[in-house]
Amino acid sequence: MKLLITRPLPALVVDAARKTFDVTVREDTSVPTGDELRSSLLDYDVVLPTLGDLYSAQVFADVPKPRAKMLANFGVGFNHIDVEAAKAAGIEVTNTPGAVTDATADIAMTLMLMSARRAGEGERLVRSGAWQGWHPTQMLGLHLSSKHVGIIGMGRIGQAIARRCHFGFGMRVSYFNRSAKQMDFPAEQVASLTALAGQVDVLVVAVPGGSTMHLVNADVLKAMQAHAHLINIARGEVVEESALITALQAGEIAGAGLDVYEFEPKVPDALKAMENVTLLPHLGTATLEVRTSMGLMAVENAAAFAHGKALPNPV
Ligand SMILES: NC(=O)C1=CN([C@@H]2O[C@H](COP(=O)(O)OP(=O)(O)OC[C@H]3O[C@@H](n4cnc5c(N)ncnc54)[C@H](O)[C@@H]3O)[C@@H](O)[C@H]2O)C=CC1
Ligand SMILES: O=C(O)C(=O)CO
Repeated sequence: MKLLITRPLPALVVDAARKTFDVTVREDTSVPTGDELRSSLLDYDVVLPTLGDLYSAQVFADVPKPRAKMLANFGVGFNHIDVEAAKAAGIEVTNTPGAVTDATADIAMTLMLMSARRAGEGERLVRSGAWQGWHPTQMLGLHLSSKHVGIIGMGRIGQAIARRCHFGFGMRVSYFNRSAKQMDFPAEQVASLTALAGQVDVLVVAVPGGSTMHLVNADVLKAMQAHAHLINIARGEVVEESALITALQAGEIAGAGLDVYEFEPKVPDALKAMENVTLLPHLGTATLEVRTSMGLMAVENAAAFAHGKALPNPV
């Protein structure tokens, strides 16, 4: 069977794929064009795509008789694939849950600390040469210990963030989620997102993209306290970026820490201009170990398909 990997991946992953497949690696780090996506469905039995590879309903409609029977996605988020359209075209979709959880929760904590403790601003001050030395009222931030965190989307990553907040920082944890979650530490479900936003010192976005578009809108941001910070490690589209800019400019919230953007990789100049905004380039899973685990998981899904076995991680 022929397998297309749409971006360069760690060598170990490509070697593992070669045990089962005749592998082609697209040696380009950019997002594939529509033509490339259509060709991938025509020329390969299995495709190993990743976030940004926009397999829309239109792409499937453009290829009425696809050779491809499976998309083994590299990543847990699959909002770039129209799964219903894929299934209607006879194409299975899998993802890589779990492999990404701890690393992404770690980046949420990085952003929480950077935003609350003004770390980006401080680093820029030192690099600029303008730092005049320590004094008792210099660059005072928000002390995270014992504060109240609100988590939107209490799934694998949301729970890993909650765990870090509770056990690491002694924080009170509340969450907004479709269903109640049983944790081994106190975590209170709040039925209304604006009510949650109004209570907490830090609000963290950890829901999948897709149907959650603009879940965090002007109303949610207005409900937040002026000293509170918004952290988004999920998908950019979950937060209405223009409303976030307005809220930050109006001082309705104290800061934001972002790993993802509504029109990635475009980051609005207005966000870049604000000292109280921490901007990371979608680093959630960016370690060699984690990217290797994700790749091996995607290959395992693809190989199960090739061998006619049950798919380990169907979407
Ligand atoms: N920044 C990064 O590099 C990364 C970002 N992600 C993003 O994080 C997302 C979450 O990943 P996991 O925790 O593994 O997913 P998950 O499926 O375990 O958790 C998602 C949670 O959100 C809840 N949820 C979904 N829609 C909701 C809604 N409308 N309202 C309230 N709750 C809702 C679900 O019930 C579930 O508990 C991924 O879909 C992906 O988009 C994942 C990995 C890395
Ligand atoms: O897994 C995902 O969904 C990502 O965003 C990248 O790791």
